[in-house]
Amino acid sequence: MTRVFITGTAGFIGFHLARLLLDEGFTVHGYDGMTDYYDVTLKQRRHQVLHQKPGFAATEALLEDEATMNRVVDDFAPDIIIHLAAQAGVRYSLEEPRDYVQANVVGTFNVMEAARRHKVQHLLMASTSSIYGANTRMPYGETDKADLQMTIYAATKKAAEAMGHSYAHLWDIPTTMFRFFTVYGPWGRPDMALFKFVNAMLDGKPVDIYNHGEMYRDFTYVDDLVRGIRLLMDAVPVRPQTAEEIPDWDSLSPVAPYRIVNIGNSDKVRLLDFVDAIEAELGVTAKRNYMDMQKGEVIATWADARLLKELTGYAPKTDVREGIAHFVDWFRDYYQK
Ligand SMILES: Cc1cn([C@H]2C[C@H](O)[C@@H](COP(=O)(O)OP(=O)(O)O[C@H]3O[C@H](C)C(=O)[C@H](O)[C@H]3O)O2)c(=O)[nH]c1=O
Repeated sequence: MTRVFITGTAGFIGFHLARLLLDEGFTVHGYDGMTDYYDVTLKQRRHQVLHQKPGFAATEALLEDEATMNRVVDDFAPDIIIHLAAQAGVRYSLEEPRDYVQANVVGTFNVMEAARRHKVQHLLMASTSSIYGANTRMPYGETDKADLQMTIYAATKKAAEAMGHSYAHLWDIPTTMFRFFTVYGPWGRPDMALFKFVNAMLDGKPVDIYNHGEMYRDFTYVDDLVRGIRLLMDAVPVRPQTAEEIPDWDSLSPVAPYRIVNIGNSDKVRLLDFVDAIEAELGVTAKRNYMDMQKGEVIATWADARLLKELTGYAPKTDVREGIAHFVDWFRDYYQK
């Protein structure tokens, strides 16, 4: 059975992806630094769930720990590497920018080196819709020029895309980069809006609403997202013979087996409507603390999801109300609220 090395398996998306692959019979080795950016107990609980499934083993180490990374990858000898671990989060990158450079640039480089040494069949790595930064043309397409990052978080992810392209070109490593759009769902991250809002509302505390709610996000349900990743594992990029053979909707590089793929719901939701939907689901009226626009935030994200559809036949589809309901079920059960 195919052997998949996944970084970030104690994280939100890595956990869901590993669970899906283990249920399909893949052998998975997880790798996670268990950093204390948010509640480490939540990360440990995710790993506990994965350890109950046959075919899972994990190493706890940082991406920056090159020796451990190489030893683990040497021992496991993966067919596929999926790199999801990162220092994530838009706002924290204003407080601790160095963490982003270390994890997302140095750490990603270590993963790429491991992929090169092992000649993996496919390297898949996470990027973010945040790299579209100050772009105004919507929906965001993978072939759009995207040079206007507004945070060091987005900038380190853009750097990872560029590094990935160079290694795909130099060493013929088939590489797919995902640009994720505001992923949410059960087992979600405590620093993100849905978790913070639900938690505060159930405790009767105020919720901070940036830019007075006039923001838009292409909220993407986590099950849809990992389904997209699963299908892209089989869509291995092939270096084209000529640039002319690349269709205009494809982001395939003319000089490398490399492409970038948006994974988003392709549905722009207004932040105020998102809060309304949470209130409706909880049966609680939020204490709304309307705030001005925050530094580094982008007003809107919206994915052009055509490329994912062309490559896999799949399009994320979960309505935000349905996804919120699943999150609230999990949250109430997990925290006994
Ligand atoms: C935490 C918080 C957020 N917001 C607003 C800001 C956004 O318009 C919206 C969603 O915020 P959230 O933090 O859930 O997601 P993004 O800021 O889009 O960033 C997320 O999606 C991208 C793709 C990643 O790459 C990031 O890693 C990930 O954190 O709610 C508030 O109004 N108040 C709050 O307290």
